[in-house]
Amino acid sequence: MDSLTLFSTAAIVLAGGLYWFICILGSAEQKGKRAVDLSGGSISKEKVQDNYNQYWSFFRRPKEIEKVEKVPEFVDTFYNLVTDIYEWGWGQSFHFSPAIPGKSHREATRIHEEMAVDLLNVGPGKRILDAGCGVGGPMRAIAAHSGANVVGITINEYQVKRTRAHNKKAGLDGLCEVVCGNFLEMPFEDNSFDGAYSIEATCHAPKLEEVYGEIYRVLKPGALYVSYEWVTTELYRGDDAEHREVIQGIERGDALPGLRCYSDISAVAKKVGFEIVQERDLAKPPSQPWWTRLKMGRIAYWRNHILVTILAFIGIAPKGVVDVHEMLFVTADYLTRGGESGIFTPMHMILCRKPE
Ligand SMILES: C=C(CC[C@@H](C)[C@H]1CC[C@H]2C3=CC[C@H]4[C@H](C)[C@@H](O)CC[C@]4(C)[C@H]3CC[C@]12C)C(C)C
Ligand SMILES: C[S@@+](CC[C@H](N)C(=O)[O-])C[C@H]1O[C@@H](n2cnc3c(N)ncnc32)[C@H](O)[C@@H]1O
Repeated sequence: MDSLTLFSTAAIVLAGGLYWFICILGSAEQKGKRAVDLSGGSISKEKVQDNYNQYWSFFRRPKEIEKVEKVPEFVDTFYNLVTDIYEWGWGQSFHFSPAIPGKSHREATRIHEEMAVDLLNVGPGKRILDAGCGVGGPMRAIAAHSGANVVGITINEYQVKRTRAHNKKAGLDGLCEVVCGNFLEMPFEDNSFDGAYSIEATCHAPKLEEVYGEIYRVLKPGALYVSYEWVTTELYRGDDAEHREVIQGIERGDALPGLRCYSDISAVAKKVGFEIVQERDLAKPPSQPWWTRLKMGRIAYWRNHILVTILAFIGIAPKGVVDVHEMLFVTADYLTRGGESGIFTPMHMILCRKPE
């Protein structure tokens, strides 16, 4: 083989390998986000690093986070920074679910979502609310499963754009609608929904009674609301330094103004007027661990880290994406420790009814 042939063969193999590494590897869902599409959401490319620094500085000034009115803005910045990475590395549903032997992550996710709407007992022709809808993974599964009309609300404009595109692509834009807004003051009429759900979203509310109060207001009398809440469990001890470190790690990496204790949830639901129908931690046995999906992907995380670093270095991805990815990597470890030790659950389920 002459040197020219050798050189061109090597170049083709290298280009093919690069294309495979950058464009194909790591795409979590079929036809999902590709690494080359990673962005800072609605933030311009040059401002991603600044916004990440700003996000992080909130935790150096915890008093700021306690200021209720600052939280939605802080959460919005967070979702500009993480939405593409979540979609690329996890899929269109931004939540956990118990592992199910013999089923893929995708199937287990769908089952967890369908359970929520089955509890609401609604069908075609009914209108239900998704409070904190992400890019609409649950919304589409729930609309397809129940035939109900789903209206989602998210604080993040970029997620609204993604949700609309996904709804259309899935042929579900007739059943699914999305609104950009704050679930602490929702732009919906009183008594206008036949049901409501929130999946791992209300943990972002600085005061749970504000979001539960709003959901109560927009529900019709007799309608049901189900929520999967992020909480500390009965095993959490505030005087244990390791417990505190894990919970603070989860709060910092997930834009949480402060994790609640499991017993606060029903107290708040009752306070705003709900009757409690059911309440249980869906992570408890016989459920299989929800955190294994996070743990099993260590090699994938390293691959992703290298990929993100290369893309940022050559200017395809915004510079700050490397820091955001690193933050998520660290957060995954705290979440895993929270799950393994049993001090934290992301699926404390509460089903409530607005009295007739
Ligand atoms: C409900 C919330 C989000 C829950 C999860 C969807 C996300 C929590 C941590 C995220 C991730 C951690 C590690 C990332 C990894 C380093 C990267 O290579 C690929 C994406 C991750 C797996 C990412 C995916 C989403 C999470 C699991 C909160 C915010 C209330
Ligand atoms: C972890 S994601 C979960 C998304 C979705 N439930 C899912 O499971 O895919 C949390 C969602 O809550 C939304 N959210 C947080 N605070 C909000 C607020 N004040 N008003 C509206 N949406 C909010 C975020 O924008 C995000 O879409």
